[in-house]
Amino acid sequence: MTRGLVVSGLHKTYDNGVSALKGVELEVAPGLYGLLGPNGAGKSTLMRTLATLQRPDSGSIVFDGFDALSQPDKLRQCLGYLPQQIGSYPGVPAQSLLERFAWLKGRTDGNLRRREVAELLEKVNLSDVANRAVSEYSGGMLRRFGIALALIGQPKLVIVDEPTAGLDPSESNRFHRVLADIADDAVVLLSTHIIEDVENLCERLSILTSGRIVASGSPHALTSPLKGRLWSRFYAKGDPLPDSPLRVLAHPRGYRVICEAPQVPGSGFEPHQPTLEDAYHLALRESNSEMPV
Ligand SMILES: Nc1ncnc2c1ncn2[C@@H]1O[C@H](COP(=O)(O)OP(=O)(O)OP(=O)(O)O)[C@@H](O)[C@H]1O
Repeated sequence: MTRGLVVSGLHKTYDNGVSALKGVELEVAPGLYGLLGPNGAGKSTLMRTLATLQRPDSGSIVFDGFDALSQPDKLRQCLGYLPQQIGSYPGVPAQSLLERFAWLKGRTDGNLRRREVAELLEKVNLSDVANRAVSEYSGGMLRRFGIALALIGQPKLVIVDEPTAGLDPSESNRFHRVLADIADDAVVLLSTHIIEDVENLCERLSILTSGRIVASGSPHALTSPLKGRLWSRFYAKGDPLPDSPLRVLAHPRGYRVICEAPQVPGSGFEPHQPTLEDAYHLALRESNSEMPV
């Protein structure tokens, strides 16, 4: 069993002056860990840095007790990485490509390698099209192929960036089951915009915005402080909306508005049961109001 991942004081400023990571702190035990954040928060920068594809300006990354920044090859040996974009390899069938990558990961025994590849293809539902060129795969098939690629060699650290983008609901369920399976004895870091996926799958999560972690904990720990503080009300199209609502949800005949307040904020409001999405929006709002101007 791995001892987990500890990230401290991670900073990264790109050549164009954008500070994508501003002192990220993260402690991740084995299991499924969610990373949520808006567009441009720094999630992919963090994922690429953890996957040793780029170096931070400062900070440390310790995985399973060893320093991953000074021993990137050691980390790569136990890493499975599913990036946002998967490259395509003209003309090469999925099975051959997976076998080549398995060989690169040290699977030199041909029988073991073929068995592992067959199991992975089965896991991601690509056995029937294993001999088709990856470059001819649909977007969803390519995504599933990427998942198989990331799982070669039974990685102990699995980093997945927007894993279910482009998957239909049943494939996305299948993928969630695969992730939950491997999370039994690996650290699985799941970066996504889909809050519901994190709420259903992850025991713990962090919220990243503007290069900083602004909240961490279990979905329950993040939502329970909001109990009794959230209120919702329906507004018809054209009705004036209240000041600074937490969220405004579209509705066929108008809007459902969710407000945060210690007491009922006005007539027509009813108590609203907090969800992780509410906690996410509140964490972003509070971090915005604390940002130096
Ligand atoms: N190679 C790069 N060169 C310069 N700036 C970059 C580079 N990559 C990312 N950035 C900038 O760094 C910030 C963080 O980007 P990043 O892609 O890490 O965010 P993200 O949370 O993954 O966003 P999204 O959810 O939209 O994918 C953004 O302002 C982005 O424009």
